[in-house]
Order: sequence, then structure tokens, then C-alpha cells
Amino acid sequence: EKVEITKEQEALMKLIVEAYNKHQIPQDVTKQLLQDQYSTEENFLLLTEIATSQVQVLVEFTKNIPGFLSLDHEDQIALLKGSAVEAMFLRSAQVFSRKMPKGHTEVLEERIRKSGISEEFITPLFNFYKSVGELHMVLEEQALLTAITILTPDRPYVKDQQAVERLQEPMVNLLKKLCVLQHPQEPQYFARLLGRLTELRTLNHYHAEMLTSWRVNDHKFTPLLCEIWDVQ
Ligand SMILES: CC(C)c1onc(-c2c(Cl)cccc2Cl)c1COc1ccc2cc(-c3cccc(C(=O)O)c3)sc2c1
Repeated sequence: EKVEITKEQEALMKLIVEAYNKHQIPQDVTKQLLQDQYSTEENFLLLTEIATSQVQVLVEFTKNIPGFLSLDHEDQIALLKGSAVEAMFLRSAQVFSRKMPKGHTEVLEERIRKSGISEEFITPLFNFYKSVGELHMVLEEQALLTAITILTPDRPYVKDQQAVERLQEPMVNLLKKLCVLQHPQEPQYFARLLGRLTELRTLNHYHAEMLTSWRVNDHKFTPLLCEIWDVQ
């Protein structure tokens, strides 16, 4: 039967996409990727600055998700802390899937490869970027997938999981309809998108190890990253 987006789904879509477009890392931060110092230290500092800016952007985007601010305040924090790494993998993955202006893609890859991350994490990290790139997600899908990731009910320390499910479910239903409408020739596209969310969960584990190895080599993070990642 014909797939229809309802008026209220249309309104939800508009809110999520507007929030996603409104909250972006400032150009002057990402433009620094093009500067010419490429030492491991310089790359780490640059990625730390971008990640810090990304967390600020993520918090603002999350506050615009309908219903999020009505959740229990401690649950709001638990959702942000639990999803930050996954949301940043999604965000940085978009850079690799769309051809960034002025070759951001190449310099970002170079800087990530030479930022003190051990080889064992580089492989799964770039496999994920490749698998997201192959999906050629449209902006609506990227925005919804980020909101769905943030609204994952079973994050550690979330008390009222049902309240989070009630916010996540309409987003998942909307994304499912969008996928059918955007990719009619690919019925399994929605399943492939959700498969990326599963892959994101495994990347959380790798990221925890990345943080430990950086800290062992006495790398400093910003106060915001220390707070969201419970380090130092
Ligand atoms: C603290 C730091 C060393 C770190 O620790 N782990 C990670 C990480 C790494 Cl490596 C990979 C995945 C996830 C994490 Cl969390 C990072 C760096 O995280 C980030 C986070 C967001 C973004 C957005 C970018 C980006 C570029 C150009 C354009 C745009 C754009 O949105 O236009 C975005 S790069 C970037 C790097």
C-alpha cells in the first residue's frame, strides 16, 4: 500500500532537520583542518578542539529534539553522555561520505591516522566511515539517525527508559517511511541504516580503549570532553 508521511510526521521532520542544520561546527574550527602542521601532537590537539566544538553542537541539537527537555534531567545527561561518541562517529562519517569542500576528507583522514590512535582501532574506525559513505544518506536521514542514536533508551543509568522509547519510536517510524520513499529501489535500505547503529555500539568499546591509550601517553582533553567521557 502507498507509504504516506502524515502532517505531524512532516512537522517532526522539519523540526529535526532545522535543528540539525542550525547547529553546525563553526567554519573557523573545521577550516583549521587545512592548516599545514601535521605532527601527531598537532593532529591530536586539532581533533580535540573539533570534538569539543562538536559536543557543544550536539547538546544544542539535542535540546531541540521535541520532548527531550521534558525528560528527567538526570536521564537527559545520561542520554548525552551515552550517545556522544556514537553521534560524533556519525557526524565525522558524514564528512567522508559527502565530498567536503577543499579536500577536508583527505586531511581529516590523514590527521585521524596520525593522532596517536593505535592501528587496531584505525581499521574498524575507517571501515565504519566506508560503510556509512556507501549509504549516501540524505540530510534528513543523517539528522533522524543522530536523533535516534541520542534517544537510545538502554544507555547506562537511564531511569525512565519508557519515556525515552516514547520519543525514539516516532523517529524510527518516520525514518522507515523516509527510507522507503527515498530509496524505493532498495527495500533493505532501512535495515542497512539500523545496521550502522549496531556497528556504532561496537565502536564505543574501541573508543574507550583509544581514550585509555591516549591518556597513558599523557594526552590532555578539554574539561567538556573529560566531563562527557568521565576521564581525568
Ligand atoms: C578528542 C579527540 C582527539 C577525539 O577523540 N576521539 C575522537 C573521535 C574520532 Cl578520532 C573519530 C570518531 C569519533 C570520535 Cl569522538 C576524536 C575526534 O572526534 C571528532 C568528532 C567530531 C568531528 C567532526 C569533524 C568534522 C570535520 C570537518 C567538517 C565537519 C562538519 O560537520 O562540517 C566535521 S572531525 C571530528 C572529530
